[in-house]
Amino acid sequence: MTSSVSSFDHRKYRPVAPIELANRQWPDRQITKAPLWASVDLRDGNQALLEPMSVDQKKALWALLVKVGFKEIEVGFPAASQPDYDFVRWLIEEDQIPEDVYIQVLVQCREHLIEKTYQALEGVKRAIVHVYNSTSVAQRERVFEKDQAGITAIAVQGATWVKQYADRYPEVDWRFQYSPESFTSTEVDFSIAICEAVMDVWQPTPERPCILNLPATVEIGPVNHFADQIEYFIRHMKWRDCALVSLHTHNDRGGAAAAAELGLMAGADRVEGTLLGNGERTGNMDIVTLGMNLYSQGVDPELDLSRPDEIIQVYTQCTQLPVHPRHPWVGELVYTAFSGSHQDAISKCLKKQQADEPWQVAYLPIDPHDLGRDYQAVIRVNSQSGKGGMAFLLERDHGISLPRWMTLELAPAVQQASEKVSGELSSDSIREVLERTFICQDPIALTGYRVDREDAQTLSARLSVTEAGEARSVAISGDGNGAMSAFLNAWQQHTGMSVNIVDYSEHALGEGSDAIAVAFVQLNINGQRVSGMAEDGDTVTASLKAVLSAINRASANGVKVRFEEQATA
Ligand SMILES: CC(=O)SCCNC(=O)CCNC(=O)[C@H](O)C(C)(C)COP(=O)(O)OP(=O)(O)OC[C@H]1O[C@@H](n2cnc3c(N)ncnc32)[C@H](O)[C@@H]1OP(=O)(O)O
Ligand SMILES: CC(C)C(=O)C(=O)O
Repeated sequence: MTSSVSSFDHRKYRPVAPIELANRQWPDRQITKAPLWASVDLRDGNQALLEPMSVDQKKALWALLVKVGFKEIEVGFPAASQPDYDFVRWLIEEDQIPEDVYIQVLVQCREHLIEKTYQALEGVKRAIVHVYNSTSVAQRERVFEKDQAGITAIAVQGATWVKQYADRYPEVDWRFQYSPESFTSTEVDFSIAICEAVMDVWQPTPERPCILNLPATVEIGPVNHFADQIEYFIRHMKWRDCALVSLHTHNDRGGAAAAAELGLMAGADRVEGTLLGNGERTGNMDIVTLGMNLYSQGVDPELDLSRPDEIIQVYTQCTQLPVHPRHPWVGELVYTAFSGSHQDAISKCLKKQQADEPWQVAYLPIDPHDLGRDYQAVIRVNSQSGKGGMAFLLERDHGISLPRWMTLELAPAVQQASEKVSGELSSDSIREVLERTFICQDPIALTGYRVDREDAQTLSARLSVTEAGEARSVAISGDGNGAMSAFLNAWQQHTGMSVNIVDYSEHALGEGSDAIAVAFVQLNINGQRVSGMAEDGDTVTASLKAVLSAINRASANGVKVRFEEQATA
């Protein structure tokens, strides 16, 4: 027998080289404030779409980004495409840019593209011009075929053009940004050197810092490695106070948000990303995720993320991409528990959670209300669910408060019902299962009763008993210290059956004159435990009917009920 040759060969890949960083500080730091945020939805997000956004779609997304509270928004690569150019013109000519918002535009280190970029920006009041070139070993050797000095010359030339063209518009509040593209695959000392060469051209000051944007253009290593790169960069760079260090992570390994968090702990000031993480390949860093990560740690994200459904609606309309139902923080299913023990814990914690204390609910890292989600969706019932979930839904949606023993008995019936439909059961369906299972007025039904109160109570009841399709009326009477015990006494006398109450519970459903009573009873009938329930406008009637429900259920299970002759009315 020969084994097949696999193409899956890990020896093809190399691990990232560790960063020599003595006494690294980032692991001991905590994020205590929001970073400066920059949205790149309209540029990096857009360039990753099968169908790039139309100008109208860009307008809709722009409006959302402004509403969410971004103060820096990369609006496109205007020298590269007409829709991007037109969109920038629309923003400027239609005066769409709020006073506190900087638009940002991307361009390569090529003069004709830089010239066109400034043409697109004609009339702008403030803007960030973002220039980049690739610095990684692979790009240097295989794409540009240049050494470090050659790559540095491209950056310096680009920075020079950016400054020269800006100088033609002294009335504009310009800010400059440089990205050593593919930073994570570049030797970190070279990244520092090339950024310093660009700063030499721009001469930033602490009052007018430039932005050095360090991209994980491709996420090639573990997130701690990225944090080491950032801390190393910040510790070794010159003129730290003249630059804002910005992060731009991608999600190739699924770590974009974590890498950005660790990068902030390593000292970065600013983060670029997109709403819901659209972007090249596996996407850009998702700002909703990072913002909510901060929020859930008690840090104000300084973005309004409280209406995720609006964000999702605009996002899907503009990108034509779906949002996974389990997307961090905002997916449709992320505050829903199907499994029994989770439901049980959630409903117990929600009952105990006070409005003025820190959030402490098992399985819910934040209060879904904060995102405009309600508890309707928190607990849903399917075949994986337990008693806690269905009891929660019955109480929340129908006001039915099941006693624990009843909950235990109902659970298998609900599970069976959900297996039958192979899916979720609504709370209406759960109520139907409850009533179908425990309300049983056949073959014996209560047609009337009278209670005479003296020292004890005497109860006389009329029952309708159906046998072989024929209904006959039966009268019974008995004494007790309450209506229920008198009824059971009557029952024993007229049938000879030993029936005892093991548990009983009853409460009102609804309020005022419309209220009805719901009664649950567990009986011991000839040594066997059986439960029943009933609903009625009158409390005593509900409890007597609940007893009959239990008896009828027992008779369906083979317990014989025989009335003595004289009992027939
Ligand atoms: C990681 C990122 O997301 S970076 C942003 C990437 N986004 C985009 O590229 C989207 C928009 N880009 C485009 O539409 C096009 O690239 C354009 C219109 C800007 C330019 O198109 P073209 O002139 O046809 O050139 P193309 O993009 O193929 O670039 C190749 C040339 O530019 C050079 N180049 C690429 N990037 C840069 C840069 N940042 N700075 C200077 N030169 C660069 C390449 O070395 C190559 O040079 P060569 O022709 O001498 O070999
Ligand atoms: C232009 C740069 C910042 C970029 O988009 C990337 O490296 O991913």
